Amino acid sequence: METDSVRVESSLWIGNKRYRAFLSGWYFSWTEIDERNREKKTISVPVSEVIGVKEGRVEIQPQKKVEDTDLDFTLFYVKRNSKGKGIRVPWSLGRTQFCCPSRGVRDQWITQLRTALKTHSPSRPHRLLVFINPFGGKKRGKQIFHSLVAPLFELAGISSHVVVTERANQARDYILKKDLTGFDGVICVGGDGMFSELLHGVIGRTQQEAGVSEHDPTVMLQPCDLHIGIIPAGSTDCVCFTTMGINDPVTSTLHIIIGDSQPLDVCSVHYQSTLVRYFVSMVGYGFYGDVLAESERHRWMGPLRYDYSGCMVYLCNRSYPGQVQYLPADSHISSPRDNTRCLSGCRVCSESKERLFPHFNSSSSLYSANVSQYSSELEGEWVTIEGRFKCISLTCMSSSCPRSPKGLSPSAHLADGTADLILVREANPLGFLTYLHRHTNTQDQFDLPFVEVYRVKAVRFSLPPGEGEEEEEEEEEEEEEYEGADREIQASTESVLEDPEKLCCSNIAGHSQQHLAERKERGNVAMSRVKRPGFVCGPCCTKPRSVSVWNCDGEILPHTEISCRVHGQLVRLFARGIEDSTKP
Ligand SMILES: CCCCCCCCCCCCC/C=C/[C@@H](O)[C@H](COP(=O)(O)O)NC(=O)CCCCCCCCCCCCCCC
Ligand SMILES: Nc1ncnc2c1ncn2[C@@H]1O[C@H](COP(=O)(O)OP(=O)(O)O)[C@@H](O)[C@H]1O
Ligand SMILES: [Ca+2]
Repeated sequence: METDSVRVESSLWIGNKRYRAFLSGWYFSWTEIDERNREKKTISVPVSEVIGVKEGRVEIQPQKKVEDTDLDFTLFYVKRNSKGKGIRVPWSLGRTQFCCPSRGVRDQWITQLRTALKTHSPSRPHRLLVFINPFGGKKRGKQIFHSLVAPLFELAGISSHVVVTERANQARDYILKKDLTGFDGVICVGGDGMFSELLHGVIGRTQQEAGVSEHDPTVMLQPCDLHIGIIPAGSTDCVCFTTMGINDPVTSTLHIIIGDSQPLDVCSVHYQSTLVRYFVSMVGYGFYGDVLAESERHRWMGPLRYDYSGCMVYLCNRSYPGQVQYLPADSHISSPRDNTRCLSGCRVCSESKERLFPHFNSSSSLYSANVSQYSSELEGEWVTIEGRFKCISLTCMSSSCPRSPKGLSPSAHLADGTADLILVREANPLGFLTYLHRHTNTQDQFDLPFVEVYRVKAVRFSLPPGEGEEEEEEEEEEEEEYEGADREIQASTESVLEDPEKLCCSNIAGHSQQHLAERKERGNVAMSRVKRPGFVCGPCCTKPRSVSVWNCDGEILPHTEISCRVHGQLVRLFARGIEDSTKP
């Protein structure tokens, strides 16, 4: 065996074939040598994609040594499968057993490979905090973790602390309150709702520690160091699909193990001076809000509830009046109709870092938030648009999912500090169906006369005069003054809180039981809205309705007149964006 500081080389055997193996720089490769000493095919594995090196002949599952000779070692690495559905192929675990000429050579190979791993892959996680939602999607979260994920973590030497959730928001509260020393990342096994819990936990905790007020709509939030990983086990799994290009638990696990890092834009939603929520994929009013509200009543259908509710809401053919204001992003950098796709190593995203963090000090790796406490990203001229809309959506990323492989806005970027605002004006049912259908094929969904799209940094929404929320709140106060006057409303509210299924006469029809309970606790279920004239039953109803609800990454927001702002590259995922496997 020859070794110097950059190169290790020796003969090795795989089965009865002889190979020349090299470890040089960032790669480990082996080339078959035939009987006449001619070189044949070479296989090359980047050290950054090595999952582990074990002594002996080791099987993957169950992980055990099948034979322990003094001459063997087994290499585990990322293998790209030859076939995938889209441009992204799934990853699986590759395994090759090598036989060395002597025990000394074997030990040297193991040591050199492990040293190379430490030097060339310094950002790998060692200890992870894992949250499993046992009820997400098809309720297979626990099984997915224990059969597919845990064995790979063990192989890679990653230890994990697992929390199987017993209630909604448990994962978020855990991250906000518990001691997280020693954890290199947090992982969710679930859907977009579960990801959202981790997102709120991680952002909230980082701001608490930095002394930044999340309620201030103009403040520059502190970027989060703790990485988030997603093992898809939900219904839509849009965040996973958009950041990976595929929903596959093994692919996600391998990206976590090798410590991939993908920055991600996050949008904050404020109502006046209160933070309502954060989102990464979508906040949608009108169609998407109504679909979610309707779908909550059919949770028992599982992931199919969205298709069923989609059809029901489509048949209602509603549109809603409102005023949308937005702050345009710099149109010289990119546009939602420039036909580009944000892929792994995206130039637009990497060039955005300097603009987003002008005070980033790379030597101390600190973002000096106090240098610019208020974001300069909020400078510029606001644009106002009024009208009736079938739907209004804002998305920080393309928001693709298996249902719509190119997503809500196919050219949106994961980490450029902007979001795309899509306005679909009142249209005939066939026109709207064409718009929806174009999400599923290659036709341009923005090339329709009633659809507009803008790349933005911030958005505000308000209802037409007379429909405003402030007025609604005034009504509410008046009602309180006449306490007891309307016992009927009181009784109906209480019965609804007891049984949210009865809530079909309100614009909070979709609130989950948990959400309602929380709001009951805070005492802020808007009574005036529970039996407000103009709100009608379910989607089957034909009476007009003038106010919809906001669907915020799968949660119904308790407010209508919201303002949203993009925080560029606020969090980091264990991902690398969509790897284009059609290119070498
Ligand atoms: C005619 C075919 C129409 C296909 C339209 C596809 C539009 C897809 C846009 C997808 C945006 C996804 C944004 C992500 C949202 C998720 O965060 C969130 C939560 O997910 P979780 O339960 O996994 O936690 N999911 C959602 O809010 C679901 C929204 C889904 C909307 C799907 C609508 C399907 C519509 C079917 C309409 C059919 C009309 C047919 C008329 C005869
Ligand atoms: N143990 C639990 N019981 C009830 N709800 C939970 C539990 N754990 C998580 N949740 C909540 O369930 C919601 C949906 O979960 P998610 O994993 O996103 O699945 P899905 O994609 O099917 O909606 C999330 O908003 C999350 O807060
Ligand atoms: Ca973006």
